[in-house]
Amino acid sequence: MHIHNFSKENSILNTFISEIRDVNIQKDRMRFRRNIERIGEVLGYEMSKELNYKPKKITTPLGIHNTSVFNDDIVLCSILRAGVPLHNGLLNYFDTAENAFISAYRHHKDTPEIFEIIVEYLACPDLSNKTLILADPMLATGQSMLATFKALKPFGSPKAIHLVSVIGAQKGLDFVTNEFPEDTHLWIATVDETLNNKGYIVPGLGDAGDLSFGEKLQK
Ligand SMILES: O=P(O)(O)OC[C@H]1O[C@H](OP(=O)(O)OP(=O)(O)O)[C@H](O)[C@@H]1O
Ligand SMILES: O=c1cc[nH]c(=O)[nH]1
Ligand SMILES: [Mg+2]
Repeated sequence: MHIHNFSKENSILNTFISEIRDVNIQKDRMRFRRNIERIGEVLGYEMSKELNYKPKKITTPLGIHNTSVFNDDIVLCSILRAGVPLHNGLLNYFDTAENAFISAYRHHKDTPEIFEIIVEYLACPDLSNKTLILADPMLATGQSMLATFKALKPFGSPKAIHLVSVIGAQKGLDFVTNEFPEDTHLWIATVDETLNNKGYIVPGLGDAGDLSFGEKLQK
């Protein structure tokens, strides 16, 4: 796993992360979603440096300019619900990408500590030889990322895999490092030390799905 963790660098990214963590600022749902989207834009820009490029001639009104543009067929796959604002941010930059959506949520059994990942909805194009971006803002245990990756297997073998996340726990990073192919890239804004006994990242930010879209009833 090639891990690109941007928390050590000073940049505007840290301001966006501070705001989604802040217990008061995060109550503004529109700002919360927009900050996740902005983080998606920044991570997408950083990720674009790892893509493959081909030369292109651009005709301007006054002449020809030689440049290079990326040459990868991108499929952007996000995990519902919390992945939606991150998806939008990435799609703002990779605007010609194909898209996939999957629902992977934690189903708590008898106690809050014990949960399984339920995959129900999946819409995905052919992944053969494509560049697959898997986006989910929270990389806690890493189980949702893995469940998604497994569910995508019947859709073909991508030529490259990029995981994009906002906040990770070290345990989740170790888990995806073991479970994903070695040449996978992880683009992550920041990494926290611990998970609590409910599998939440500490200090983290709380529940990214609820903060984006409101609390859901647990059934
Ligand atoms: O790394 P993991 O331990 O798998 O946890 C991370 C998952 O938890 C959150 O989803 P959640 O189940 O809260 O669903 P939601 O987006 O509908 O709120 C988050 O968006 C990830 O998908
Ligand atoms: O800290 C966490 C862990 C999983 N999902 C969240 O939304 N937050
Ligand atoms: Mg949630």
